[in-house]
Amino acid sequence: MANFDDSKAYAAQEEVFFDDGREIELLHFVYSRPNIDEIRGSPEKVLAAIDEYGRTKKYLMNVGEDKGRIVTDLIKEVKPNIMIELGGYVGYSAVLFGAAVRDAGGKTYYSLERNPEFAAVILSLVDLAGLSDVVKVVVGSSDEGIRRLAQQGLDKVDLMFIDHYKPAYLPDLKLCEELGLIQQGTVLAADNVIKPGNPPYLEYVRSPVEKKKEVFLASTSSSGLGTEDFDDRYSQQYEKTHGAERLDTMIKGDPRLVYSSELIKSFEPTGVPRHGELSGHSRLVKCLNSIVRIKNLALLVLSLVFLPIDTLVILCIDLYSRLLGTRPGRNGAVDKKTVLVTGVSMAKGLALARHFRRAGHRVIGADFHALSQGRVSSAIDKFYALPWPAAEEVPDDEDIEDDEYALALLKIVREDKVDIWVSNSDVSAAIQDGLARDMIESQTSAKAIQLSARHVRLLHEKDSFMTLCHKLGLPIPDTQIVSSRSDIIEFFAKRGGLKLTPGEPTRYLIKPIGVNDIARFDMPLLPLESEEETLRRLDSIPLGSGKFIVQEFIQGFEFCTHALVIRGKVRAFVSCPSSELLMHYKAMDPDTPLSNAMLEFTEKLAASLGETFTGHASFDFLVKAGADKGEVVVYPIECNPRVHTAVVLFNDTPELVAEYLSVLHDTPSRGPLVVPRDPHKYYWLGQEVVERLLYPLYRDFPALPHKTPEFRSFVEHVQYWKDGTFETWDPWPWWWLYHVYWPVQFARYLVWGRWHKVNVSTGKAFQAK
Ligand SMILES: C[S@@+](CC[C@H](N)C(=O)[O-])C[C@H]1O[C@@H](n2cnc3c(N)ncnc32)[C@H](O)[C@@H]1O
Repeated sequence: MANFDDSKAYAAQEEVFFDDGREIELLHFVYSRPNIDEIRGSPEKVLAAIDEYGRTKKYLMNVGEDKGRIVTDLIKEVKPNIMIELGGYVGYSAVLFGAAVRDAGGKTYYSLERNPEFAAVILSLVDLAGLSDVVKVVVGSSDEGIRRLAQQGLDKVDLMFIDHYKPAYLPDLKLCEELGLIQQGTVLAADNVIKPGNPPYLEYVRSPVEKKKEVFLASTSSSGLGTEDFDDRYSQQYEKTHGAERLDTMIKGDPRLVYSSELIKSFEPTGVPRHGELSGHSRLVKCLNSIVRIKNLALLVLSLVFLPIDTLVILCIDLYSRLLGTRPGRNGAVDKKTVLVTGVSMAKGLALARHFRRAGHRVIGADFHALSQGRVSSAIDKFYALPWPAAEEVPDDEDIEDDEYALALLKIVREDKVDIWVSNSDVSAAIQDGLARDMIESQTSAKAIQLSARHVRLLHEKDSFMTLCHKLGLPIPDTQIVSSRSDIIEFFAKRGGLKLTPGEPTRYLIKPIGVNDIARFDMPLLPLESEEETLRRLDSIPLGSGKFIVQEFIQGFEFCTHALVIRGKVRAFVSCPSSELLMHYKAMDPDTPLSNAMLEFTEKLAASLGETFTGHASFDFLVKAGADKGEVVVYPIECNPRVHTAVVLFNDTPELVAEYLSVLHDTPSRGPLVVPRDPHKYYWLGQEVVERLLYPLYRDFPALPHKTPEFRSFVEHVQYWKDGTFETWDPWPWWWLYHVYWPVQFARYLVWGRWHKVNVSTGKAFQAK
């Protein structure tokens, strides 16, 4: 550490050293400099003017020149595209580091500052320095600011400078971890962490993964935070006037991340390193996210280990079914049709393709996953890889004629003389599928089992769906569309206020309208214990541009349904209890009042949409706890206007095919409603082996398999349930799923991105939050 240049020392720190008017005084000081025109547009001169105030007038708690150099060197080395600082104060670091980020070719420097007056000072000085294009000031507490940025699409922070309220260092770092903002290569520079600066933070970033995991599993709160742990004059003065900052102690972080730390000693701008607390930075380079890689590698190895035995078993089953002739013949149907089934990379698409094949029809499979398991299915006569639908830019109704995805479908329908298209929309292609239906039906004689784009939009958007239910007199949770903070406050004011009422409190979810998976994970439940807490949480919601709904949170059980609707009439229906990520399917008895209530709802809604309403519709319902004792009231909470994986429950129900084909006839089908005949319970073996057998074994090591809590259900599923992909007369898709499709996905994830959960049945991996 070089010696400190005394001529540059700031004035000494007083008893009260900020928020006493000096910040605004600084602005006047800077703007009244005789050389203000030369200062304009020059970050160096703005910094020199701030330094001059700090030396000749009053102390300022800036990072200062000495410590600032350490971070600017880091910026030159890391070349961050996105840098964030927590705690901006008057903008000294924002100007110094913002200019360095710009000079290193970076894009944005976010300065998060909770005090709106200080934030205004930052904005003014950043503007003076000519850095407004690069430096963005985010007003509000750091955790709210971080959430807002993530919700607005920020997905990675390259460099983070942490310099705000010491007790918040660790929860904010953990929040960034949970939101997936800390990725391989992210560098953290935290001010004043050297003992006794910030022991919890320092301990966390230095802890090995195993220790962090132990704490993660054991703790119900973030850490034993208490301001007594922090010998920090800023926090002490802040707390004297405002009380301790409220911190979200439930944040647990991501214990899989490994950091390598370097401590650097330096000087405060006063030049006086206080005894026992040398100023400094901790330079934390995140190492390889090795656990994530190990997870992918382990799954790849698992697939390889089972490859020989699985291949042998599947070969034998294939041979056996060929010898016994259990495979359905190709010419079984009297009136043979050509059926196009899309979405055959998902278990639901495969299940439908198999239905038509069993009934002797010609089945064409298509999917935008070129490695779809449908490729190798004996149920499918021909497979097409489709172009990926433009998820970002859903075409307008009139532009569909130029949409590559829709045109590819039309070409298949024409060339293969398709009679009926059974669409298995993926959520990302639902509207395109709707538009393609209109195009195909108007340009060919084929019929589509797919809702029109108008109906998809109507049911998919939560607000229009709720409005429709309300119009039809169907019970819905207390719901209102809002678009501003004052709308929400007004909503609560009419319902007992902004704080939780003791006794029987009703709480409300704030949900974004439309698909927004990121926001979906973070839907706040309001009101909270106090008005202040409610308002704080409210301020963290990015209400900016979009519309939201406030919806009564119904404490109860969730159920999901799947329905086939032909010309406004429900022709096939199943309901089942919902489970997380829906990996287990158990049909409900269709004769129960609960199942009937959900069917009645679906029938009423489908009928209201008329003759053009043909396709699949699935709804999520909530049933109030205890409702089984009296009249059953089901509350719809969401509609998914597409096939639900619960369609696998119809496996032993061949009459389903006739209902699909009835769309080709002018007269409606008059048979009874189709419900699953003798339905099995379904699970996916690969998911089960990993989640209920191997992972618990690893987690509870050295406990034996039968000692893990998940073991009993694993055995029960394997013994009595049925695999959702496996079929003896069509065994190769199962093999392909575990030995081609998923290994390729895991190999990709080894290089790009992270996931925290996979859904084997739909072929999807969910990104780490
Ligand atoms: C030490 S100063 C920052 C100095 C600044 N980084 C610089 O070097 O110029 C700490 C700042 O953090 C702000 N702050 C404190 N708690 C905060 C929080 N939870 N979120 C955002 N800012 C916070 C304070 O208002 C104060 O302006």
